[in-house]
Amino acid sequence: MVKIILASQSPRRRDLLASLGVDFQTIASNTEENLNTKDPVELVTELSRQKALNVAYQLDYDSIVIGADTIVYVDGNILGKPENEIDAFNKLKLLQGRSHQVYTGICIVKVPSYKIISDYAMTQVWIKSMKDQEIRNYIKTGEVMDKAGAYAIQGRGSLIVEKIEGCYYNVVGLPLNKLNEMLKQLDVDLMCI
Ligand SMILES: Cc1cn([C@H]2C[C@H](O)[C@@H](COP(=O)(O)OP(=O)(O)OP(=O)(O)O)O2)c(=O)[nH]c1=O
Repeated sequence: MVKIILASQSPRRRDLLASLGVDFQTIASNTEENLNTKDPVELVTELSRQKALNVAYQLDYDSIVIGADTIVYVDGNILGKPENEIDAFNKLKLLQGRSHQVYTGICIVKVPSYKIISDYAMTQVWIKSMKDQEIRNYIKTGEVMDKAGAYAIQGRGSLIVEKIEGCYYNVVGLPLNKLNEMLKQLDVDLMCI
């Protein structure tokens, strides 16, 4: 049986894949997350590819490596994880009272053939209008710092999200339906293993 490897240090991605009850191993990739592009699809596609390949090159047994990258996109601005609380405030200020897009790129690399499958998912998210004090209260919860766009829909961020259109799991970092459609191209179906 081919091994499934999640090339990620994100506890959210690990929990989402684990929620399916499938066997897999996690290996964190060792890549710099900076790339000079303003195109969200190009960015998440390339970063997820770098993460998956970085781990794939370390392996010498039959495996399928999954890399992913999530960003928030609003008005031509790409928002990654906040650098500090002021940055988190500025990011949330940009997002409040309107909709934005969350993009996750997924890259799957088969070892040892190095066949690559890349795709992405996009979800539209509406965040409610917030007073500055409400934004500060949210930042004080401590959950925003390691999340793209400085919010966590799966945490108390649920209290500021009005609605979404698209895959919820994509916002948390791993669009499971999209992932399975990609894996099926390599004859792996997470429904059956
Ligand atoms: C918008 C949003 C993002 N996020 C998270 C998902 C990702 O873990 C993170 C974006 O950072 P990423 O750089 O995509 O991932 P990561 O650094 O956490 O993990 P790795 O690169 O090792 O795979 O933001 C949430 O958990 N909830 C949300 O609502």
